[in-house]
Amino acid sequence: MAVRALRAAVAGASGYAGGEALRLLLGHPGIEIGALTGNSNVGRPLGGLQPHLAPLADRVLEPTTAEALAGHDVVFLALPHGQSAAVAEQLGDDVLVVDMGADFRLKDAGDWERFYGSPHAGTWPYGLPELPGARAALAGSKRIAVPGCYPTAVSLALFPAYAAGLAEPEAVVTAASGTSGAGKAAKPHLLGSEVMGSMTPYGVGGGHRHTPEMIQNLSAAAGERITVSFTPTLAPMPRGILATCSAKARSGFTGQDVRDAYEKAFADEPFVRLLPEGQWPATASVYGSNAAQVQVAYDEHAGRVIAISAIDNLTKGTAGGAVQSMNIALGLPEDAGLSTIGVAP
Ligand SMILES: NC(=O)C1=CN([C@@H]2O[C@H](COP(=O)(O)OP(=O)(O)OC[C@H]3O[C@@H](n4cnc5c(N)ncnc54)[C@H](OP(=O)(O)O)[C@@H]3O)[C@@H](O)[C@H]2O)C=CC1
Ligand SMILES: CC(=O)N[C@@H](CCC(=O)OP(=O)(O)O)C(=O)O
Repeated sequence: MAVRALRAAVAGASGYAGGEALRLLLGHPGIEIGALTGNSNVGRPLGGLQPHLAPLADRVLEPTTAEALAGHDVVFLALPHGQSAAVAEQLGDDVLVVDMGADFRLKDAGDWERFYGSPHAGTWPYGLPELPGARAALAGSKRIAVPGCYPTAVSLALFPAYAAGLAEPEAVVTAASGTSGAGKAAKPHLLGSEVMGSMTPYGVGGGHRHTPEMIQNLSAAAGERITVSFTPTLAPMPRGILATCSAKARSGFTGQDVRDAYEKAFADEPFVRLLPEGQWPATASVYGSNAAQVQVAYDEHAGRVIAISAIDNLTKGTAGGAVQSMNIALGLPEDAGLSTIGVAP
């Protein structure tokens, strides 16, 4: 008996995250693409906005309304922060809503209000399946909050150390991101002439809105409050995040204990590869794939655990994580429509 494909709509189809979701969904064996919605580009064909999505070139963007999004099994929201809640509340409880924005990621309303400056909409099951307990929360869920791209990279790098009790509760993170992380809307600091051939930090001093999300994830893994000093950096590349994370090692552990904890954490993970000792994560190796590369080292001199991860911010960091979590929620094979194969050189 033929199995009916599930119908998925994408709101924010003209943006980077929506475009990446569509790229992956076009290759998904169980999904058929339904409505595509936008805002300023309503009425325009997708071919002029996402020219790499050839099979959808003639599809025209509709307004982001409950009517356009009705009648789908799955709705992906790839909208600016603060826009998802109003749309989601008009969708039935029987529809799987996968929010790639930030609206439902944080548990603490105070954190949300401090970092996003608006009332907290609520908390949905969190779409980072590799975290302890996450798959159980996602299975059968009708609402998914897809993590931010930096929290994905940082949580994958550090949660094994915290879950195993190897590290002191103060982490230091620097992470470089490709420019697509900032979205498609033109921004003066993201013009080619500003970005090419240069790297610069931003959100320095604890101000980046992804900081509370990292703290939430690492504290849950550790069972105690973890502080994170996070410094993001803009890198002259379109995609990719390289996160370099460290924390003071707790006494009594050896380098082998650290290695063992990471091998155990990722032994059965389809999308996270702990690299062999001596190899280092590279953004180019995960370009366009849902893979995360992780490496860990024990700096004996400084007494610190150093954990490094590389992801593609648009794939594992957004749309790939969204599809992976959707698969779990729907009981589909977790890797349906997803690849761990990068593009090189
Ligand atoms: N880029 C990334 O690496 C990541 C992005 N995300 C999240 O995904 C979401 C989308 O980001 P991204 O794709 O980068 O952003 P873009 O700026 O590239 O795209 C924004 C999309 O939202 C639509 N839109 C804008 N305003 C409204 C509105 N008021 N109502 C309905 N639709 C609207 C735009 O439509 P139109 O073009 O027609 O105006 C466009 O399709 C954000 O919440 C972001 O945080 C999450 C993780 C990583
Ligand atoms: C390079 C760059 O600007 N990156 C974005 C993060 C994008 C992302 O993952 O975040 P949200 O889903 O939370 O928007 C930033 O630092 O704001």
